[in-house]
Amino acid sequence: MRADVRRWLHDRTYRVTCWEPEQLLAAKRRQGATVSVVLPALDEEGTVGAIVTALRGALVERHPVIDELVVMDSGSCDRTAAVAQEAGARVVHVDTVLPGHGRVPGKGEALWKSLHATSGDLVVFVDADLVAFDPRFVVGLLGPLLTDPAVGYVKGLYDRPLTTTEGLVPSGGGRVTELLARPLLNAFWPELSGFVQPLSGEYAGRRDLLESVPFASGYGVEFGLLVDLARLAGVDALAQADLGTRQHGHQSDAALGRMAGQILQTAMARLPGRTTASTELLQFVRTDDGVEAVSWDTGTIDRPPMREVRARAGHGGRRP
Ligand SMILES: O=c1ccn([C@@H]2O[C@H](COP(=O)(O)OP(=O)(O)O)[C@@H](O)[C@H]2O)c(=O)[nH]1
Ligand SMILES: O=C(O)[C@@H](COP(=O)(O)O)O[C@H]1O[C@H](CO)[C@@H](O)[C@H](O)[C@H]1O
Repeated sequence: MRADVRRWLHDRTYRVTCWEPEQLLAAKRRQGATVSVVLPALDEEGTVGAIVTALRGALVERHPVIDELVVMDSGSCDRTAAVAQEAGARVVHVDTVLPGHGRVPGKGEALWKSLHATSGDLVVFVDADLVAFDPRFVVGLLGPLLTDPAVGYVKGLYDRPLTTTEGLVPSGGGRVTELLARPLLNAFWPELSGFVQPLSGEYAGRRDLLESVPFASGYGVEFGLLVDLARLAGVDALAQADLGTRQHGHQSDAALGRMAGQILQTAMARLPGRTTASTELLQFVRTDDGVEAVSWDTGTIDRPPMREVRARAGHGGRRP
């Protein structure tokens, strides 16, 4: 193991048990800081309500650590928006944010637009498909940010059980992490190889940092943020917090193959001396008389740093 990674692991790995909500609330008030929590949601009516309810109960009503709780509706076709609103979140539809920038699908697009739709000094992202969600996830992510000014970005780490046809098995989740993201980081960005869950969907950062980097519009957003923030602020400004165990809804292997394609495109765009790569992904399905090739486009775009969008809007609101 590289000496710098060993040191980073020692210095920048925290445990959720290090903090209590009361301590964070006192630190937040001393600093006059505000906190936004954002849940990107696409057809998550079955899980989003419980997550919002848990966050509101623990970290809005009991200990007002959260100042703003927003569900970014990514174009849901189910009752995600209604369920989230009934549970007490402010719901923002992605089409209502920066409409002049066109409509781009993807998780990263929802997160990028959430920066424009929120105002907290610290921004926490939590997936809306989590099961048995523990609001202490947010405590663990905010702890380093509210107690160490040198930390600008915190990723969650956790055990990742996998729901299979035989039921829940204690490990095996994080398939794209293990099969693509971790090998990629170790090969090309080894200084980031200490991140246990580089693709974790729960993370938090200082707004001024988050608004200074591009957001990959698709599933490459987590990979892109890690690489771009390390380049901007240095690896020591990044940290990880052990949050215990995380269960979430799993996609099919084919869907994760398409996710991996988007992450690969995002990574290749950040490699020095980048070469252009085909964005077409051919996948195959069995049919009665053979196999059928299905063509997918794994291309995504990098949305510009939000601070640039605000600056341009401040100068006559010209479209970027
Ligand atoms: O275009 C998208 C895709 C995903 N998501 C949300 O982003 C989170 C993570 O996405 P997903 O569950 O599909 O990824 P996985 O956890 O399976 O890797 C979930 O809350 C999704 O509802 C979104 O808001 N817009
Ligand atoms: O970590 C992973 O390999 C993927 C897939 O997880 P599973 O194999 O379904 O547990 O999940 C993450 O990756 C996405 C892309 O970065 C994130 O957007 C998700 O929030 C995260 O769950």
